[in-house]
Amino acid sequence: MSTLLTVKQLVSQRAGRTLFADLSFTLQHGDVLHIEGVNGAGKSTLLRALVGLVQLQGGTVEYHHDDWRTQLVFMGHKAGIKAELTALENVTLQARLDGYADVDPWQLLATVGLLGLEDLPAGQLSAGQQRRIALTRLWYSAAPLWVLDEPFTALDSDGIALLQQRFAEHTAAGGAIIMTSHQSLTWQPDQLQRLRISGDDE
Ligand SMILES: Nc1ncnc2c1ncn2[C@@H]1O[C@H](COP(=O)(O)OP(=O)(O)OP(=O)(O)O)[C@@H](O)[C@H]1O
Repeated sequence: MSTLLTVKQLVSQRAGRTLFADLSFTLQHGDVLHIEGVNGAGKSTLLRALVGLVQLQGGTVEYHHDDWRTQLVFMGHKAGIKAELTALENVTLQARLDGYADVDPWQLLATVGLLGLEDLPAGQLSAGQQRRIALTRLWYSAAPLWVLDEPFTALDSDGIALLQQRFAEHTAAGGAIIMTSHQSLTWQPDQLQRLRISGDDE
């Protein structure tokens, strides 16, 4: 499998505290990189730096693709959906904004178990149901790299199993995942890397 991403000697300092230093890894197609660490360790900071949303104090992030922004899906720890739009409208809009106007939103809602709730404003759905709306991206995107901040947040055990099943399909097809999660995976990826951020004061 070929290399997607090479990260060398990243350094992050916030308010005089070193979150991480000399942080390096290489990501191949098919890899799952599970980033661990206590609250405030710097996991979200690292993910946001990898996708170009945060500038770090040192190091390099090299994507082995000229048009790398089109090659990834980034999902932050918030669901990021529009509360006033219905579930159906959210899924439709999200797919269009991502450049997948032809996907069937009904099929996506069925996949994530939201049929019957399609006409409710998303703001009236539970946190886990809102998360399921956001996660539909992972069923239509063709991007090989998924960068996911706490993707299991608010999901019940069925939702976690469904998502891990999707992860398995993605990596089996050569996709890669960088994710944070406070919970252990119940699925054992073939190519699992673990990275623990411990900071300078642990
Ligand atoms: N925009 C910012 N400006 C200054 N400090 C920040 C900013 N964002 C985060 N920090 C600080 O950086 C540290 C790391 O935050 P980060 O969100 O990366 O942690 P995390 O490991 O993802 O934590 P959690 O497990 O709670 O989600 C925290 O101490 C936080 O206060």
